[in-house]
Amino acid sequence: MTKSENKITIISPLETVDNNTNKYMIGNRPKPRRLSSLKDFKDPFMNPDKYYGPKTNPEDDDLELHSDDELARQSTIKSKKYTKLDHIDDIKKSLKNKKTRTRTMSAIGGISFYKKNEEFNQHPIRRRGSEDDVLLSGKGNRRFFIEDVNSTLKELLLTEDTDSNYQITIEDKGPKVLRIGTANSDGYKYINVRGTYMLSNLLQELTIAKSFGRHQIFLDEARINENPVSRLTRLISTQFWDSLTRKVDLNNIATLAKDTKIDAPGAKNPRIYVPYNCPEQFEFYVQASQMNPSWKLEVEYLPKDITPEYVQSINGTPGLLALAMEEHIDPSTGEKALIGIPYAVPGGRFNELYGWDSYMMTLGLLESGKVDVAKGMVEHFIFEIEHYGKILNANRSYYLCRSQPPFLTDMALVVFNKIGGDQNPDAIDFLRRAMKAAIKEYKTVWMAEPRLDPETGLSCYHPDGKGIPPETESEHFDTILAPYAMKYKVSIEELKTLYNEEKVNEPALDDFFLHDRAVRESGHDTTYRFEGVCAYLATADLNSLLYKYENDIADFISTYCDDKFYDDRDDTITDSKHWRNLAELRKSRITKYMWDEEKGFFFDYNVKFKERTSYESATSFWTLWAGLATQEQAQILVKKALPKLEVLGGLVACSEESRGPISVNRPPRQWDYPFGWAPHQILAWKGLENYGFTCIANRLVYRWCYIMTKAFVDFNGIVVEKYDLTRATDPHKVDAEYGNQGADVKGVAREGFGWVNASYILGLKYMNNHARRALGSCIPPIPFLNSLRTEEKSLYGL
Ligand SMILES: OC[C@H]1O[C@H](O[C@H]2O[C@H](CO)[C@@H](O)[C@H](O)[C@H]2O)[C@H](O)[C@@H](O)[C@@H]1O
Ligand SMILES: [Ca+2]
Repeated sequence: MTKSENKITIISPLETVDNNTNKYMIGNRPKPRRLSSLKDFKDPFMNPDKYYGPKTNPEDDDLELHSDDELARQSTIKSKKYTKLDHIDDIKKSLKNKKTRTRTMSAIGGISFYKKNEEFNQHPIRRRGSEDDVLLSGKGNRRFFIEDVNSTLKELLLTEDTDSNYQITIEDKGPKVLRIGTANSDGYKYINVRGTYMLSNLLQELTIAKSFGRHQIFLDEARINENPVSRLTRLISTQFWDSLTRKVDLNNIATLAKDTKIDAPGAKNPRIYVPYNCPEQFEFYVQASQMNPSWKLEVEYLPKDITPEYVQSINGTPGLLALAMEEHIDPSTGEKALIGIPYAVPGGRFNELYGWDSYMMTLGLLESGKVDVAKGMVEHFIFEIEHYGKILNANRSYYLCRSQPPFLTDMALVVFNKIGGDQNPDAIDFLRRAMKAAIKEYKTVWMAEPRLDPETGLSCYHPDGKGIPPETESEHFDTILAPYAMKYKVSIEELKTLYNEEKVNEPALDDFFLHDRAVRESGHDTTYRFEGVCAYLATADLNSLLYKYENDIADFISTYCDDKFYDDRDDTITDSKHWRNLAELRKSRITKYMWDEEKGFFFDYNVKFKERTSYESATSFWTLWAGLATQEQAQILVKKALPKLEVLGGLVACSEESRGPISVNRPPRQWDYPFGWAPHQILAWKGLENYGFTCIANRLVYRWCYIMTKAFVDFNGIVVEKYDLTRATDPHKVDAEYGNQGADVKGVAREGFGWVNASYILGLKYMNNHARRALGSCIPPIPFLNSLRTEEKSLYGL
């Protein structure tokens, strides 16, 4: 009941209107105002910064209250019998006229007073009437009014997050229903939000709104019951890529440089290493350090010759390695300034640029229109080759000796085509610089010892390096080191120091770590395929990639260099024929040493023991991606290799048979069966397509995207580094090696995982509407494929 008394209109025990000021009050404080109205309705799928309004911090609330005072003074409220709804309408109207105010879909305002108010805590607002079934009044676009974001969040977690992991998943045992007030009744009537997917989306939206400083919001129902395929695609394209993007500047360098992987006294302070011949970059970082002394950012030059001994000597004082920067002239001062070039990192826990992840992400970034980030990564690779001699595993000091699977030529080409190709002189210049760098990389990294095996002419992952890789989890090598610790009667930690300082001589350990470094260079860390042998293996994957380099370089020379490329680094001139011959030679060697027609696989070749191995790996399909297999070999691969690798969720990393039995003493490895990785899927899809097996690619795509969608829907919107492709219910649960795979999000997943994001965007391109609809309903692959009409089956190779 509303009652006028002492110039105060009482609306509820807590809410009043001051009739002098026309202000809506809570206790003796003005009630914060909202910024939007229902009429402002636009797109329910806008990015959070538009949908919820720009980020504010708690202090800004006071500013908002002052503005409300002003607004309330200006508003003309005629009726004395003033209701809460009238008041809200008036605020909305006056806000509409205030042109300078930021328009948002949501309400801003501090009801923090509620939280402080004991009376409120004793009588939480429970004023919802009946269920709001006025779907029509919302024209199918029902909206919620969430009066108190924080308390709704708490209620949601309290009732629905029964395992207390800040996620709402199918593993929670809550009632799976929450009443939320509707916007058209101003929160009076309610809608039941039901089921894991909607409730978890509600949790995600509330978490985001809260992080934007919102206390009250309008929320479109469409935003929480969005088709999962659309939602995941939208999040990847509009939010995940942005969250994964980094760009060095004077203010963020300390955060980027800080190393969370290394727990050594020398890693306490952030550190940046700069190439010896980049004095301007050195100055830039010194300036950053001086501007913010509390960061304790250390800036150091690298020596001209970066030897394995030097790299090992700085393992205790790790640092980020400088990347490419752009020079800008400030038009007002005429002064030169350096600015960072964007790049994407593999996952939220990373701040450094990775090697092959960057290629996979490039393919996805380009599809999402993030061309500057994709191009930026090529620029960084050119810089890395020039200054560090190779594309690095990642730009941290302990990766200086190590590369990763090479994709630069294709990466440059896809960016080149996107930025205008032949029609754009800048694009041609970009391609020239990238190809020149790739040629240097090809000659000095992959076709030079120790990576090149002179006898076969094939290449191996075989980096330089000394000591124990410092970036792995601290207990990662315990099983290997324990017998040596016993032998020397020291702890494992002490043994590590003795070994790194070369105070014990253990050739078997040297051999183990040689191969371990090679495994990491292969990107497949770790797999039983490579354990104790990797540096001696000429792999089908690496040599396929080099075959692609050779052909890409040949095309480049014939098209853009008048078929004559002068290399000023070694003073040679080559033509396209030269590079095609190299490619043909490699193809014949791969066939000779690796192709097993009977088994239908390209196997790795051990150059030391001069024998072909038999480990059945998904990387056999890279021969199709690179275009080196014959049509007949491709057919055999499809017939014989595919059935050994195709499982519920797509292509597993290797066959179960090759991996062998798993036990306490032989734990699972993350790059083995039953795990599946995005880069394997992406390259296999393209490879199959290259050889006319698009129908099989379609089938593998459905499987993989199903697994991703299933985890996304049932597990609070997560997208993880890799999946267990045999787990129908919880494929994201991978208990192998490195603990953190991105599944432990709190409230909302903000970045997904780089190459997995890319795989979804690329995968959807293979899908027709029918498949997308089935995917949106999470129909598992088998029922989906079984229910196809006869004429549709051929689309999936059935
Ligand atoms: O720190 C452990 C290892 O982490 C990296 O390997 C894994 O993550 C990379 C980034 O997504 C990915 O490129 C690699 O394939 C993964 O196995 C790093 O590359 C390793 O060198 C490092 O030891
Ligand atoms: Ca939970």
